[in-house]
Amino acid sequence: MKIAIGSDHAGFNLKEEVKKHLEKKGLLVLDKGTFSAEAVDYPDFGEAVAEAVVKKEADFGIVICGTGIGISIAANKVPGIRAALCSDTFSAHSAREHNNANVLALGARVVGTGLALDIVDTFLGASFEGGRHARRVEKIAGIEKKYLR
Ligand SMILES: O=C(CO)[C@H](O)[C@H](O)COP(=O)(O)O
Repeated sequence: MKIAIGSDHAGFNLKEEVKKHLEKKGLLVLDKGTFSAEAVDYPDFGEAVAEAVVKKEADFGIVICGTGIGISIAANKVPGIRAALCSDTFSAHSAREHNNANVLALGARVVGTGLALDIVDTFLGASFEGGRHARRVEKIAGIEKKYLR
C-alpha cells in the first residue's frame, strides 16, 4: 500500500512521526512536503497530496496542519477527493466504512502523536462497506459534477 503524505509547518513534526510509523509497518510513503518547520501555506500541500491520490500515485492520502481543518478543506477541492478530518478512532473507521474517504486529515495541534498513530492505523485498516453507503457517496460525486465548470 502506498500513502501520500503532506503537511504545513504546524503539522511537520507529526508528519515525520506518521511517516516513520508507516515505513516501519512496511508501507510505501510518498512525501509531498513540507520538509521543515519553516512557515508555509497548507493549501499547497493539501492539493499536492490530493493530486497524488486522484492520479493513483498513492492508494490513500494523509494531510496534516495545525487543526486539520484548512488542509482538509483544500484537499476536498480536488474532484474525487473525500478527505475526512478525524480526532478519534470511531470517526477514522467510519470515514472508511461509510464515506469511503480516501484522505485522512489530522490536526497536529489537536491530537497527540499516540492518538494520531492509532487514528492512522484505524483508518488504513478499515474498508468501505458499500451497500446503502455507496448510494450516498455517489450522491456526493453527483454534487461535485453539478458544480464543476
Ligand atoms: O491549522 C491550520 C489551518 O487550518 C494551520 O496550520 C494554521 O492556520 C497555521 O497557523 P500559523 O501560521 O499561526 O502557524
